Amino acid sequence: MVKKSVSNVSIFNRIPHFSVYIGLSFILALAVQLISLVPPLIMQRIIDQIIPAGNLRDVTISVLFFIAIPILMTAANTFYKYILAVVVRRSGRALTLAAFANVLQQRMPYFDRTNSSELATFIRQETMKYVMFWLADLPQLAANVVVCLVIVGYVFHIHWLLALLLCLYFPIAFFPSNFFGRVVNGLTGRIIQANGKMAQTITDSVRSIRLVKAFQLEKKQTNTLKKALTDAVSVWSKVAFFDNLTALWITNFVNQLIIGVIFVVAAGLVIQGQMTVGGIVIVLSYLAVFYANAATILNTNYEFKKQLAEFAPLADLLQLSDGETSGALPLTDFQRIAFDHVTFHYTEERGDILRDLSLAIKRGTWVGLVGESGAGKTTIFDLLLRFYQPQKGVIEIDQTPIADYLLSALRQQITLVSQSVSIFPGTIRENLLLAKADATDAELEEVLNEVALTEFVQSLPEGLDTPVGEAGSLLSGGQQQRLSLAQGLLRHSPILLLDEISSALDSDTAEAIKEMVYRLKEQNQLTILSISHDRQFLTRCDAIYRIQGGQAIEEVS
Ligand SMILES: Nc1ncnc2c1ncn2[C@@H]1O[C@H](COP(=O)(O)OP(=O)(O)OP(=O)(O)O)[C@@H](O)[C@H]1O
Repeated sequence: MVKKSVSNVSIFNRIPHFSVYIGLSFILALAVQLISLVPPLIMQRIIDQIIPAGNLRDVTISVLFFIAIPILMTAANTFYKYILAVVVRRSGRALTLAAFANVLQQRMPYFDRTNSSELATFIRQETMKYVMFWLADLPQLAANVVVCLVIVGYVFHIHWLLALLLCLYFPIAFFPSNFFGRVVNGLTGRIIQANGKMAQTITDSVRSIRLVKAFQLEKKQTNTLKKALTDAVSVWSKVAFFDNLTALWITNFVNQLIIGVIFVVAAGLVIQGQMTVGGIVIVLSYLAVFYANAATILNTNYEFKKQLAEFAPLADLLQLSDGETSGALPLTDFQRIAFDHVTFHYTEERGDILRDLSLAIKRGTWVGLVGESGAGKTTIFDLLLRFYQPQKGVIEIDQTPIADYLLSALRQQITLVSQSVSIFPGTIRENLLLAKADATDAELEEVLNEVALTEFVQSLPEGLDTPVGEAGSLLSGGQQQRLSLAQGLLRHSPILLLDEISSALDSDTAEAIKEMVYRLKEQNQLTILSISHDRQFLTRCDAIYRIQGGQAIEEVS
């Protein structure tokens, strides 16, 4: 319980003026409801006073009230709904952005263990629901409670016995619906899991459609989706049963029962002269309002339980605290990068990937990394970019640990060129602009020329505005790598990390790109670390290290 309130405080803080909006929503909801209580009062007065007095003039004046009140109510309600819609969207936007920004700030291990489709669902849908709940449902609930209290007070003023009967509604309706709410609460988490699994299966299948077809995985993927759907349907049917039962219990059974009893008792009180006929009219009118409000109160209580279960992951998401940390030192130039006795594992269970690894790279040199698949070459790049932190040892630039530099400055110095990480869905132009948002067409053409893509781009009907497909799937492997390299060139960073950029290129293109990289290195004093299984690509290297047993062993040529 304490954890939930802490979560809510943390979410509240992300939305500007949220408490003020909630208060405003309550006041407007209450105003609309209180206006609706006035007509029965006028009716009571007409029946008990104006009709017996035969006062036709007062009847005519009452008509004006009956016309004015619906106009006033419609105006107030329209204003309330409009304000609510605007504020809900604004607040939803703020919360979605806060959640998304917080997720992007997390360290890489968070992404290694997170289901991306589930995350997308929370960020897009749950934030909106959360905002609606606090801005619309809860203030409405509070206004309903106040109106119910006003009605009970007024009915008590007419006769205490009627007020007592009215109040019986709550225990009879509340306890069963509260119980149903708890049952549904337990089921909601399972629905969320099943939804995430469904989204993931669909996304993965489409993204890896080539693999699915080549390995004939269609049936397997369909079965995975079928299982997730079956799970969701079975849980949903239980939820639907309890949802309906709760609604019918409150609206049909309890309402009918208590209205009947109150009417009969009120009739008896009129016969005994303890209340007027106008009193019966007002009690019956208020009963309708009372039950509508009371049903909302109980439903909200029930929904509250269901929604809290849904919001828990959202609150967790906003409270993720394993964000990336940044040092404060600027970094504009450097002379030497050094890995000093670095030991690193992704997870303890899988053991050390790098063990006491030392490696020094001087500015303006090209260092090649070779080694068996899985030896830890890409991991070296991940550590230099501070995607992960070593458990032992330190990585330094000019004798200062990289953790002490501003993270943004560090990453600005480095360009990672790798087929697997660089291509976003979008057009060729959009992908290039990711590297340099304000690059001119002339600059784009220049880098495309450098990586020998000009002819290809010119042959496309849409040229630079041709979509590359999800993860670059509409381009060949070699074209993707050349596009990645073009992105790298656009950034003009002094450190270039090349991860297997020649693997999908024919030997002539690989040779041409190697010579181009070399020329750029010489021209701009670039420092290059390149991973390659292709020895031919490494002939321009100043040094080659073999990554083996978690260590870097220099190869002597
Ligand atoms: N995010 C991760 N979480 C857990 N283990 C990982 C992660 N990334 C890589 N690994 C594991 O770490 C080891 C080293 O991976 P790395 O990608 O550095 O190897 P590599 O030498 O670059 O291999 P390749 O030449 O095949 O690309 C591998 O066993 C890999 O399975």
